[in-house]
Amino acid sequence: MSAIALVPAAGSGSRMASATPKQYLDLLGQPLIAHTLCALLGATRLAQVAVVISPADEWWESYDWPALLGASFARLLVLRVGGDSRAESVMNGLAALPQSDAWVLVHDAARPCLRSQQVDEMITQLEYDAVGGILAVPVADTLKIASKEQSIARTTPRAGLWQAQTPQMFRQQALLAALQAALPEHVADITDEASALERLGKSPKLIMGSPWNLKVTYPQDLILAGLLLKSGAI
Ligand SMILES: Nc1ccn([C@@H]2O[C@H](COP(=O)(O)OP(=O)(O)OP(=O)(O)O)[C@@H](O)[C@H]2O)c(=O)n1
Ligand SMILES: C[C@](O)(CO)[C@H](O)COP(=O)(O)O
Repeated sequence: MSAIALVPAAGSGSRMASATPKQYLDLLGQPLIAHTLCALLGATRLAQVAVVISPADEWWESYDWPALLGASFARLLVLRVGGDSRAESVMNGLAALPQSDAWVLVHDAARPCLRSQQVDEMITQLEYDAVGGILAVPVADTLKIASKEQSIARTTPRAGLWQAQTPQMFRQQALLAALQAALPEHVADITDEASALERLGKSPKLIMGSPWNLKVTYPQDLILAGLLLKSGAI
């Protein structure tokens, strides 16, 4: 069974409000993305990790990646094919890889607190599945629907609601075809890989993730990621 990771890392990090894209911001003395890549390269069941950066990326080449990643650097592939949206970056990355029916685990560069062991466990849980699946966590808070005035219109039941995380694991050709069918027309709706498969009537599995696998989106998330990684709890 062959599995590879694909890491979309071509975003600008607009919500982080930093001149440097968030994947290159300092996290415990290393660029944030180095933590993400180390976690993936530490997964024994992943044969290769492919990272998708923007064709205009000015940062990647400024780092000594063999020094940051050690011997596992040999399993890293860099694809300068990022697009205008996350979905487009993933689609371009899939198209740039040698075509096969391998499992592909798409993981956000912006989720640096992933555990390698969770990646291996996910592959074991899904490798014989007909569709694939994603890491996710059940919603823990009470959910409110807001009115235009930002007051509460109503409370919506949270039973059965999960927050999607990454990795999201699908067969390379099935995911590529699903993204090609959805883009560019439905780009706003395709905020993760599963949503492209769902449009075709598929029902990906929900695999229990961890609240520690947070996405660095706002400045406070970077602080939290640093505290989590430093704590040794991950
Ligand atoms: N055109 C894009 C947009 C996003 N991403 C990647 O998708 C992941 C998740 O996206 P998000 O957190 O939304 O990142 P940004 O788009 O960079 O952030 P923002 O939406 O705040 O601008 C990130 O690793 C990001 O680099 C990408 O590869 N190509
Ligand atoms: C794919 C994702 O990480 C699932 O939670 C997330 O949707 C990506 O971030 P974005 O802000 O929606 O681009």
